[in-house]
Amino acid sequence: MSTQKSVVVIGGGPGGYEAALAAAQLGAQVTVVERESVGGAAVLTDCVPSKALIATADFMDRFSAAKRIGVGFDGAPGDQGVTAHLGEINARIMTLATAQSTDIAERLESNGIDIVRGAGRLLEPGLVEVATEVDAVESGEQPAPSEGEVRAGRTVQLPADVTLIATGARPRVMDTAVPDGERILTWQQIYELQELPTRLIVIGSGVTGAELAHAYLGLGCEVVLVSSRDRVLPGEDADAANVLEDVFRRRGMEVLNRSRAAGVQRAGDGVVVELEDGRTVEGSHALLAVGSLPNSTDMGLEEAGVVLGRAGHIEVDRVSRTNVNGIYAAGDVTGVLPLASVAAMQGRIAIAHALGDAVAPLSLGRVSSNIFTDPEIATVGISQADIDEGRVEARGVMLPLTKNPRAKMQNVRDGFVKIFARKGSDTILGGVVVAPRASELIFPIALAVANRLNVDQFASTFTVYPSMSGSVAEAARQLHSMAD
Ligand SMILES: Cc1cc2nc3c(=O)[nH]c(=O)nc-3n(C[C@H](O)[C@H](O)[C@H](O)COP(=O)(O)OP(=O)(O)OC[C@H]3O[C@@H](n4cnc5c(N)ncnc54)[C@H](O)[C@@H]3O)c2cc1C
Ligand SMILES: NC(=O)c1ccc[n+]([C@@H]2O[C@H](COP(=O)([O-])OP(=O)(O)OC[C@H]3O[C@@H](n4cnc5c(N)ncnc54)[C@H](O)[C@@H]3O)[C@@H](O)[C@H]2O)c1
Repeated sequence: MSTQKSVVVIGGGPGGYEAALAAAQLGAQVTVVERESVGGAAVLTDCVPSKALIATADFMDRFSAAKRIGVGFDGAPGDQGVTAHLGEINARIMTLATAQSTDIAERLESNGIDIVRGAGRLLEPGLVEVATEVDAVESGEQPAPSEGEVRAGRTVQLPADVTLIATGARPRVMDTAVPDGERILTWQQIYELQELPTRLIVIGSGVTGAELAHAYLGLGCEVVLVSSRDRVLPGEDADAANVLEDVFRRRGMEVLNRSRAAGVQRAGDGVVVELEDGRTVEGSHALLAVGSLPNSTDMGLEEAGVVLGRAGHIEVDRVSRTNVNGIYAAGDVTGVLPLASVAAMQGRIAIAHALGDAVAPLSLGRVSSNIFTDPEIATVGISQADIDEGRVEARGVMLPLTKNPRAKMQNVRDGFVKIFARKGSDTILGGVVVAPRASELIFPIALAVANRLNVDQFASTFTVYPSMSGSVAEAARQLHSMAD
């Protein structure tokens, strides 16, 4: 009798495909069930296309910035004949996303992993049923049934020693703002647009709303950002959010704080957003960025006894176990921290635990993340709020980038570096960088956090002159010279 374990992964996003690769490397027989394309929402509609759109917008931005450093452009990009051809931009973005999905599929297949296209659900613990597309089965796109596998009509049944649910999340929509894919859009529908909206109303100023508002402003659109809270990015470092909000306003974005949208209506060639206080905002298009819902319904989870939280997320522990033996979950469906990097880590941890490999439980204290605006906002470890609200005994320093020589040369006017260290030991516990390419500058702080470096070690490390990273080391030097 074979001792090879069977692993069935439902969902082919970063949570699912990274787990599948780890399981194959540990010698398991692995099947990934995916109802659309591997790579998941991360690759096809969320993370990858939005970053590609932002990279395009950043090209446009450079035309406006050029005149501030003496390069001969006058006025806005549009005045120079610099315009965004959204149809072409979106076609390129979708080509990139599809190519990345194909690369991932090839990587899975070359590791001996079966990909079954269809919607998966638990029939019972240890048995996954997939509603496949019949054509795919008949055309031979689906793999031949393996031992113990039963195929009936349009469904395939896959026995599994280990099941990993990594089905992700989907955009939350409001009953009073039903997306039509033309004028009222979710972030997953924007890549169908052929023409740049003339006046885009972005509803929701979390990370998704802020990034996409930034992207369309850069592409030359009029943008209104409807924020239900006191400021944009309510969940992020307040100093960083304030910098970004100032930049948004300075570049001409209309930011409406304390403005909750009650609904969106189509009106002729445009839309009208009604706010809860009775005001209305008119635009050509509305983009809903009001959060996500986990893909955990109609999957046989409750019937199998899997405990879901109030918002429908699958409850997991730090090694990605659900309460049912042999059933694990990873990624956005767990609601732990909705980042591609965290999803992938949860998936790998699940497999290591399930297949008896060495495993370190998930530690969110070392996660670094980035908001891809201009400036970017990157964070790692503890937050200012953790210190201010007494959850961690630490102190911090904040150093504006305005004095940094490289920043001056590059005409960088907004940004700062913050570093947090534990009181007494001076161990570095976290930081925030607000700067162009903050996503790269956060790495030394992340390295210090992961390796428990102290302020002194950090401060005495050489940096290149002139460089932005000089300010990261300088922040540590200032923290070193401050009394506890
Ligand atoms: C606009 C936007 C931008 C983002 N940018 C970033 C970023 O820059 N960096 C970052 O780290 N994170 C980013 N994120 C978050 C990141 O996209 C998610 O954390 C990540 O996609 C989670 O991966 P996942 O594997 O859990 O789910 P997903 O990527 O959503 O994949 C889940 C897969 O499961 C499939 N599926 C669902 N139900 C079933 C079923 N019943 N049967 C079979 N298949 C099923 C889906 O089709 C999907 O392919 C962004 C999110 C958004 C919304
Ligand atoms: N660069 C990245 O890594 C990246 C990018 C996008 C998303 N993400 C991940 O996804 C997570 C979720 O971000 P998100 O922005 O999609 O969702 P979110 O839930 O963080 O933000 C949604 C915002 O919409 C607001 N809102 C809700 N209803 C509203 C209404 N009727 N009118 C006006 N505002 C309303 C909420 O108050 C909230 O601030 C992030 O925390 C992050 O982990 C990461």
